[in-house]
Amino acid sequence: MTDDYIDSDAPAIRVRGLRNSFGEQVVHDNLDLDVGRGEIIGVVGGSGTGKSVLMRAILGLRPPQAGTIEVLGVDALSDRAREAGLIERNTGVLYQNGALFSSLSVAENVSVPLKEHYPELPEDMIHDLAMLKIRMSGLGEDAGAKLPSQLSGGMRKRAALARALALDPALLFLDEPTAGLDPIGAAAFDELIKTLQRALGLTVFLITHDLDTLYAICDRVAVLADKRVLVNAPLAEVETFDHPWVQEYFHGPRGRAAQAALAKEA
Ligand SMILES: Nc1ncnc2c1ncn2[C@@H]1O[C@H](COP(=O)(O)OP(=O)(O)OP(=O)(O)O)[C@@H](O)[C@H]1O
Repeated sequence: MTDDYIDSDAPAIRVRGLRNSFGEQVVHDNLDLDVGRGEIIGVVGGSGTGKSVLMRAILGLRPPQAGTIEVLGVDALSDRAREAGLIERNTGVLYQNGALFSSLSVAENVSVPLKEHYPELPEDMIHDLAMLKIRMSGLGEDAGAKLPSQLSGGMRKRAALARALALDPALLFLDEPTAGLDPIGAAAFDELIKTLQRALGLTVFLITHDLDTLYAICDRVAVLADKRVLVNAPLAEVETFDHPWVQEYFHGPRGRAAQAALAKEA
């Protein structure tokens, strides 16, 4: 943790009365969300329910029309938080498409946030830190010199994860991290997230459509529907929640398959 004024006992995320709209279209209305320290929360919901918009609001990338957002005990919408880059410095984000700079090597990509936030660090130290994050993300030393286009889809995700971890964030945001990966690659990525979360004490906000991911690594699940967080609870409780989308999602064919796979592992 790099900032004195961040409260290490405060919840990781606390959202109250959030309203987000685009013109006439209201995406969130009176939305509340609590995320405790050190948990992996899976955020699910139908397409267009506003999972990514919620993530961007929490990150301070788009001011909401109403509501309050606290991240690590800090008012994320305050001028002080924004001016000091507080949220940016204490969070890491893995965007849906990886969002790596295509003309930079993997090591250079991971170095970008380090150079931006710690310009006084010597070049060789930045490189060493970048290589450490690359190894932590399960890539070999040789990946550092490669361009994103020279990596497989799964390796690109790991490179993007390395960049998300560059600043030793307390909070990690992952937007559909296993989308586009084959089932074995997806399971390995889930395992990596869980291992890093345990080792580093991270709080993880994980947007996903992947039921296997929910069952494998999430402590809690928040369901977005009807413009708000319908339920935010451990998986077993969410599964029984009486709402058509929840029932279809967890008890439709894909939900049953994920539950069966989990039962087989146990
Ligand atoms: N910049 C924008 N301008 C206008 N509308 C937007 C903008 N960003 C998002 N929206 C709208 O807000 C709604 C929620 O979008 P969002 O991307 O958060 O959905 P999502 O739950 O993440 O969906 P998916 O699961 O398909 O990724 C959508 O109807 C989308 O069209």
